[in-house]
Amino acid sequence: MRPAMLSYIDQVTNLGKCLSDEVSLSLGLDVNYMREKFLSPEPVAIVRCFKYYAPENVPNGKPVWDIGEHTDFGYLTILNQGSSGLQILSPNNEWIDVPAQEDLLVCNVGDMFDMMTNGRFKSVPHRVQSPSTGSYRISFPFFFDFSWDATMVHLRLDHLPPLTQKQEQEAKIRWANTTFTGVSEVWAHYLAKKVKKVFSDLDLPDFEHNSKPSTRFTVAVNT
Ligand SMILES: O=C(O)CCC(=O)C(=O)O
Ligand SMILES: [Fe+2]
Repeated sequence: MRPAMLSYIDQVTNLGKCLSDEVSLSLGLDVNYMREKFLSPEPVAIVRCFKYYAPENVPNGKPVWDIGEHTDFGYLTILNQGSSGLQILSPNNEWIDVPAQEDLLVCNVGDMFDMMTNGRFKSVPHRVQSPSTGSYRISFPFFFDFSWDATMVHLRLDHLPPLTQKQEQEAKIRWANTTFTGVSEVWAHYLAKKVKKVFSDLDLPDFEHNSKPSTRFTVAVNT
């Protein structure tokens, strides 16, 4: 399992870097902009491996949610899902199923990148429905995030047409509901805050800024 996961992490990390080149171009920036400014010396990658089981008691056949409505917090989430269950909130405020296909990865934008692009890239609410009786669901969200030491800033996008008033209002509502307020600190600061919030019972080491390449697998975390 470990070699397969390490290979998967390397490949999806490369994919995230290639997507970042497209993101840079789509914002009218140099192709290397995201890589150089936010992903160097290397992006932070957090992979979760989920196996969702069918709930034992389903109240009146109502849908049960394994993960309730939320937005992701960072830059890009690259999701590999073994079967359907994921839903996203469409621009018309309707929940729609995201199809699961073997050759399809889903990419979500996180809150921080939404704020950094002043709402050009949207962090979209999503949720996961529990599998039906007798089945299970496997999924691997890959949180492809900024490098530990990258300083979060609002991108200079004056060359792009301004958002409409409606888009601006919607963006402000999105940002009011995120974990982070402000875009100014290094990424490690936000990440530490988020991890401590989600895993409050973890005994975490002190997070320090580290401009050296990976310390992958060298930090022990007591659970
Ligand atoms: O399991 C999934 O399909 C999505 C998981 C998710 O949204 C998350 O971990 O943030
Ligand atoms: Fe998510």
